[in-house]
Amino acid sequence: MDLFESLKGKINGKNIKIVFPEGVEPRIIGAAVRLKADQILDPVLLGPIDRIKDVAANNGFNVGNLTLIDPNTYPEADFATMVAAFVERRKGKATEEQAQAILRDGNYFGTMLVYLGEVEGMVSGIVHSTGETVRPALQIIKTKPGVSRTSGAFIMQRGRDQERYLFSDCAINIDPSAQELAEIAVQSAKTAELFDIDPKVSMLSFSTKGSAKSPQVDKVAEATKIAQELAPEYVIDGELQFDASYVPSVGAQKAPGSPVAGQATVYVFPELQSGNIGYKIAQRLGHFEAIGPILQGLNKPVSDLSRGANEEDVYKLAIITAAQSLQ
Ligand SMILES: CC(C)(COP(=O)(O)OP(=O)(O)OC[C@H]1O[C@@H](n2cnc3c(N)ncnc32)[C@H](O)[C@@H]1OP(=O)(O)O)[C@@H](O)C(=O)NCCC(=O)NCCS
Ligand SMILES: CC(=O)OP(=O)(O)O
Repeated sequence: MDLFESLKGKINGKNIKIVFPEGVEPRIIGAAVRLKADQILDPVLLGPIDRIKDVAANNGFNVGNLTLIDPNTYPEADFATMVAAFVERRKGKATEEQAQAILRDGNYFGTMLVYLGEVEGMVSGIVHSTGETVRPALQIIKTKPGVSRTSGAFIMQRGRDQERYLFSDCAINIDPSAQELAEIAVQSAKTAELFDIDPKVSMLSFSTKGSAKSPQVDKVAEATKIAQELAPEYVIDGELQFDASYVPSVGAQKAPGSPVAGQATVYVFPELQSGNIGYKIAQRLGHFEAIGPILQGLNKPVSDLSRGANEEDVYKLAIITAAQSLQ
């Protein structure tokens, strides 16, 4: 079954609320209206309410049945509760006065709605940078026990037969250590399972099984060992080049006997330059649909759109985020 049909089946009827801090952006409004009309979830749009309504009307959308919240006119008592919870969570890193100002920002406000359980997840980043979008989640939602770093994965899918892979980290960790890379690999295998991908994890490099020598290659080889120890239940191998991971004949030649070579479904990039460039090449030249980044390992789901996203990308990432909230 199509991934999104299967995910819709899981989230339908559960009244899952997803907050969109960029409520005045037409691509967000269009997706939110569709998500509500299709009875998939309950979108909450943030922003000046008159502006949201004006933008919606100018783009032919009716937001009459959506929840609209302006952080600047949020009821005083509710805002005071939010400020107190933020100060408590930041434990000495923000004063009450700082919190009063910070929480008028849509990404902080939306993240606090998630933290306080008012909504199940957040989707933002269509006009904000990744830092602006995810920093509140890193500070407030934080990672699950046993996970030290969150990372950003993309579901990459293409064609009628839904060729589907997971790519990571394409969004967050600029130069992860071997230990961090190993954790990213394990988190990626878990994310893959959630989205019906049987994880065969390739730890990518410009070298296959020692064909090149360098500290960068050593890092990936070490990360592979750590990941295999951390999660022996998953099939993880490396270091492997992309062709050895993807093309069966090349995999058999370069890495004979590897349980991943030539059949990888989860591609773990060694650092963010290659991860972010790699997913965009597959998307723009390879015509893969890139759904994400899906933040892995957070206590509650927050997703960061690419600024190049269209309405359909927003619609799909909201469904993914809602599905993550059921984990
Ligand atoms: C994600 C990013 C913004 C975080 O940077 P930052 O906010 O400067 O990070 P800091 O080191 O100041 O840490 C801020 C907080 O987040 C936490 N944090 C930082 N990175 C984290 C990670 N990967 N996972 C979990 N927590 C993290 C820190 O522990 C800190 O928490 P604290 O304030 O409670 O102590 C930064 O790593 C980055 O810019 N990454 C690249 C993003 C990007 O441009 N991607 C390409 C487009 S998608
Ligand atoms: C994921 C990503 O690359 O985001 P952006 O295109 O907004 O930088």
